[in-house]
Amino acid sequence: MAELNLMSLLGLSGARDFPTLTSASQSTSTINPGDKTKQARHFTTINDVLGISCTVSFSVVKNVEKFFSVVCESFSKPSFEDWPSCVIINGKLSSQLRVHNGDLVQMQLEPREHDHSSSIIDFPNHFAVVAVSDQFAYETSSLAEELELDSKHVHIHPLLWFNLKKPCHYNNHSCVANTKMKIVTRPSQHFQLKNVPYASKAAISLVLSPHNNLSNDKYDYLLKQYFSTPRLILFYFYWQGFRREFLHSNAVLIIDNYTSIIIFIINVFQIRPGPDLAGFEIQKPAGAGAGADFSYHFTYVRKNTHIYVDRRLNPATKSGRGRIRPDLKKSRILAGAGAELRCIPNFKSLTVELLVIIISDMHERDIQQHIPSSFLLVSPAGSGVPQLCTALASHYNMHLYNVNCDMLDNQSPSALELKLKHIFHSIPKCLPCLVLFENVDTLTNDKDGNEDRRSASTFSECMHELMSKPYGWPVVVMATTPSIQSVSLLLQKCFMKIFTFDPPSQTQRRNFLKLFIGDTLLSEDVDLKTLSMQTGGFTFDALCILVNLAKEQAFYRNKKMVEKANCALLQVDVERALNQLKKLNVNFIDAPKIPNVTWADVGGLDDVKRDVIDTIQLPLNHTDNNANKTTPTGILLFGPPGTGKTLMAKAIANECSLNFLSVKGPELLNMYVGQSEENIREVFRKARQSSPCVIFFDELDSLAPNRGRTADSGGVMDRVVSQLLAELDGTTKSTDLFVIGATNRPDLIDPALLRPGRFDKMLYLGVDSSRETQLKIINALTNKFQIEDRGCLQRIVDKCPRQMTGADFYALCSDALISATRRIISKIEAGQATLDVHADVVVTEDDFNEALHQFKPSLSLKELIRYEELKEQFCSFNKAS
Ligand SMILES: Nc1ncnc2c1ncn2[C@@H]1O[C@H](COP(=O)(O)OP(=O)(O)OP(=O)(O)O)[C@@H](O)[C@H]1O
Repeated sequence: MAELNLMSLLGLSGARDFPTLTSASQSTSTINPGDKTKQARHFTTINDVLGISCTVSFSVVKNVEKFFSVVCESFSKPSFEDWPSCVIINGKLSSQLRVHNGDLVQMQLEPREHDHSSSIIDFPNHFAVVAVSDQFAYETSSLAEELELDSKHVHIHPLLWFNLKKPCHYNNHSCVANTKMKIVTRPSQHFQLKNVPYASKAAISLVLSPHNNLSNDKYDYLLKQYFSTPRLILFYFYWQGFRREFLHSNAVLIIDNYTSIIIFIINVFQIRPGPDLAGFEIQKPAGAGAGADFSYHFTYVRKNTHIYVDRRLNPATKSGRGRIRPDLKKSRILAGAGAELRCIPNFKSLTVELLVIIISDMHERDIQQHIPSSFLLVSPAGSGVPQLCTALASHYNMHLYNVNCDMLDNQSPSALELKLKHIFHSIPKCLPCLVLFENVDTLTNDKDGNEDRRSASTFSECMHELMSKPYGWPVVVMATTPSIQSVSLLLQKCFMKIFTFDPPSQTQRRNFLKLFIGDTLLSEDVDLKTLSMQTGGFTFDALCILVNLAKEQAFYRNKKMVEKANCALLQVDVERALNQLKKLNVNFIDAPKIPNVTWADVGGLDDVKRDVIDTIQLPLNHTDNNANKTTPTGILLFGPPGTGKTLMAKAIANECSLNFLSVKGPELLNMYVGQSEENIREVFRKARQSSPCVIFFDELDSLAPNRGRTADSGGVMDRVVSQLLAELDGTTKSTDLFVIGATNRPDLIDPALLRPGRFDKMLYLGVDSSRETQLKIINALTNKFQIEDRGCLQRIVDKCPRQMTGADFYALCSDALISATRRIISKIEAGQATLDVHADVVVTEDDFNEALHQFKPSLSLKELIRYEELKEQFCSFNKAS
């Protein structure tokens, strides 16, 4: 034991008085100094004598410094420094509870009705010091408004809130809403702050952690700072923030400016009596659980307490249990783990379930037979892997050692090598440990992009060493990479198993949205199903940002509301947040969206529309009768160019509320070996990420020509077709992924693609020569135009050639619009009209006639006949299949 007398560091000045809070009604107590039993009884039997109990709403103080400086004004000096152990109540509640300043109360959060996790772990009990203040009685005061306070609530320090919560509630304040707290008072008048004795001697042990890596001097300095004022130390202190370790003891938390949280465990060996208390000695053996035999619940550690630094502790040993949750069976972990694991992203996905099983299995085994575990997680950025690891580490009471390989200094290979060695060297000091190497692929290449074998082999050696030693405590190493190709084989071999994270599906996105929205009220117009559909391609992080932005919008809208935690999210907030996010991140712009083309924009093609409704829309809308399982995977639209194949595919996506991912065949072809196949895989991956989604392959003939007939060297096209077939077969099982192909030449497409189960529905989009259909098309195209006389459209159509396609009509209409615009400009130039930017351009019959005069149809009659022949050939094929 390295004894270090901190007396010199802490200063040897005389004992400070107990901090006392004054109150007019505070009663004074007299205890016979010799009556040890009587005195002990006041502090021991916390549960045997029932005091007054009261359930209250509470709020967590946000601006801590300001708040307590204001509250301090109501108390006499010396000011009380233990605000983190304090509960601030108003005068009315204090008389109801019959408590005064400085009284001690027992506190516990009340489980909410819908909180299913509450049956698994009870909220911890905690003690707090009462401070009575009516400073915030005037809710309208600017101070109360600034501090977001009101007199209805009891106020607590964030640290106390932190200690009152369950492990799963660690991340934010959201659980405050609708949560109540029970305060139980003790009838004893001695259950007061002023009666708390102080310790004459305390041993301090630092809890080992990857983050506690300061020099001894720094620790001494922090302790000196911390104990420069008397500190109230609570026994039975449940410390839940520290990787879910329940330190059943008294612990001191010090938040350092530039490291994170440092925890010291204090073992008090002797408690010196207070002014009117008898001498009392308590031997507290090291180790957890011993606190249960303690007579006191509180003590002061202060300047003249003899403090020395004891050994460093492993938090797991402190729990007194070899394995963290020996009784937790695998099945329970997966079934009832909601308490903590509900925070895990993608929990429902197979990957995470596997991970959980593997890690829990590791804990089920005797630790001596511990199997080293190392996993490589292939996951796109923002998919929530750090949150997953945090939750797993929390669940299994392990330290989380997070290393972002991007941030490692790779100025020179030797510097990087040293850094890696240092990291691996420090892992055994903080067991049990879950080590997360984020972006491990950066170790594959140096800063100039050349292969860095030195770093990779150092990593591999260190991993080998780490995994081969029996430490007696579990070590789990996880590493992330956005793509497996970017990790060298040497690095890949370091890991036992490679997991690939699928992007969140629509249901998962919906679950994440629910998780992030938490207790915030949702107005009825917000439909999470639609929102999860609109957020195709969004990662875990993106969804979290989206919800936060929406909450921010709601906050600004309700700026004047007092209970901000309850301000409901409206559809308008969500929409604004969505737009804001899309502007912030261009990546989402690429993500498939629902197009805004409706059936009304498609003129004619009534047969095709009817077919589509029967084959896709009806089964999709009636999912309950399992009809969607019979929905065809793919539809092939074929016909002459410009007949509205793309338009029709977009309308299908819109009408069936599907995201639309458009791909032009040639775009996917690449000169590098294997890249074209990879591009196809990527398209399907992206579509699955945005499901429900429709992939539209335009010019399919160029992507999937007849195999064996193309003259490319190396059979690239054959491999592309095979890859496409494989992916199409994969989508057959998926009920929310559709494929639509478009081509002018179905005869050039590999027949394997037209087999049932692939593009099994072929729809011909041809040229309809009837005047009625042509009028429908021109009407659809001009429905946003300002036309002088809509009746003229019929006359125009009558003059049009019979073989005009939709695209021809589009060209005619835009020519007419250009002609109308030109006419107006010349009028302005001639001074006959004034420029009014807001005025619509009115198209006249003359404009159409002028456009028609110069018009030439894109299809010749000969070509049309050829397409009709193709129609005959393939529509009979359709029927046959
Ligand atoms: N039936 C229709 N109703 C309204 N507009 C149409 C129709 N058909 C085509 N159009 C117009 O023609 C334009 C081009 O059509 P689209 O791109 O859908 O044709 P396509 O058959 O996919 O052509 P390609 O085979 O050359 O790719 C559309 O943007 C639309 O404005």
